[in-house]
Amino acid sequence: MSSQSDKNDEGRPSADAVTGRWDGVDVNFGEEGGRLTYGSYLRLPQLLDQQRLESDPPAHDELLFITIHQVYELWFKQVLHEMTASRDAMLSGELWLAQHLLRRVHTIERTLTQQVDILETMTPQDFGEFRHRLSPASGFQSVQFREIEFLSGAKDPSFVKRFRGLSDVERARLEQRLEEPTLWDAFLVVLESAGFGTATEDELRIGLSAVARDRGKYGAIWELAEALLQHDELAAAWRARHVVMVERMIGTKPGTGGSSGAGYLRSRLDLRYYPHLWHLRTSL
Ligand code: HEM
Ligand SMILES: N[C@@H](CC(=O)c1ccccc1NC=O)C(=O)O
Repeated sequence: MSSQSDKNDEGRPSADAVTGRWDGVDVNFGEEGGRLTYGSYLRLPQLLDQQRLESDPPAHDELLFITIHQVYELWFKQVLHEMTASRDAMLSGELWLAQHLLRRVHTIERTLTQQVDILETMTPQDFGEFRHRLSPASGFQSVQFREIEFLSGAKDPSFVKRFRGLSDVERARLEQRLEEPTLWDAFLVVLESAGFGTATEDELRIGLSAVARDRGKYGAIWELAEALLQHDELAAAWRARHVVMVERMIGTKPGTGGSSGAGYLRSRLDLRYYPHLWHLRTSL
């Protein structure tokens, strides 16, 4: 329906180009519809021009490696969007919205873990064709991954210090995340609003047990606690899946980011965002 000559200066079809017949049906999306196209809305020319290989001659599997990581970062952006809104919903007492957004986060997190299957169709030999070109870059330098950890509740300023090659904007984003309330901080505000103390470990344990015992009364808070625990469990599942993939790909070789590799990643497996919610299980 549209040819090169239908396009205006910005490469979008002119209004006439979207007026026509499709499968026997007249289609005319009108003037406004004519200005926006699928490709221009989604910025596909820009998006699909961002996969630049380091290997030369090109290693066949490097496109897969780049694509997987870019998809991760797009989902990380969405996860941060949802987690920030969930945190803010907790702070303003909108408990239904807070758990609703966290459930979306869970679904994305499951997808992120499943994506490892795709990367594991790459053999260690084929990874070896371009791996040496990647050093010293590493997933360790993913700013959004670290933002998710900080926003979840695992703030560790030493990561900001150890980061190499951070831009000013990226450093500012991480520092902002270190300052702002986490999901856990917001959950404590929810408990306080329901009349529970959170200043000491004992007060917190009493509050969490009361919520767990009386789900009829505290159903919304219980559901929120479960949604946080689910987020924690799914993050742990990703770490576990990642380290096994790493062992499959590079065995016990050191990482391109300068760490011991799988050994370092195994040391992160016990990380939990919400230890209080896990400890509670023992007394239920
Ligand atoms: C062939 C596949 C992969 C291998 C061999 C691999 C290997 C490694 C290694 C060895 C580290 C430790 C840091 C270092 O010294 O480099 C690491 C960290 C990391 N990787 Fe990967 N990785 C792979 C795929 C991925 C993918 C698809 C992602 C998704 C974004 C990812 C995200 C991360 C993150 C976030 C860290 C930091 C973890 C932390 O500090 O707890 N990696 N990776
Ligand atoms: N750290 C990996 C290389 C790697 O996987 C990687 C390299 C550059 C950008 C992202 C990566 N993904 C996860 O660490 C390695 O040591 O093989």
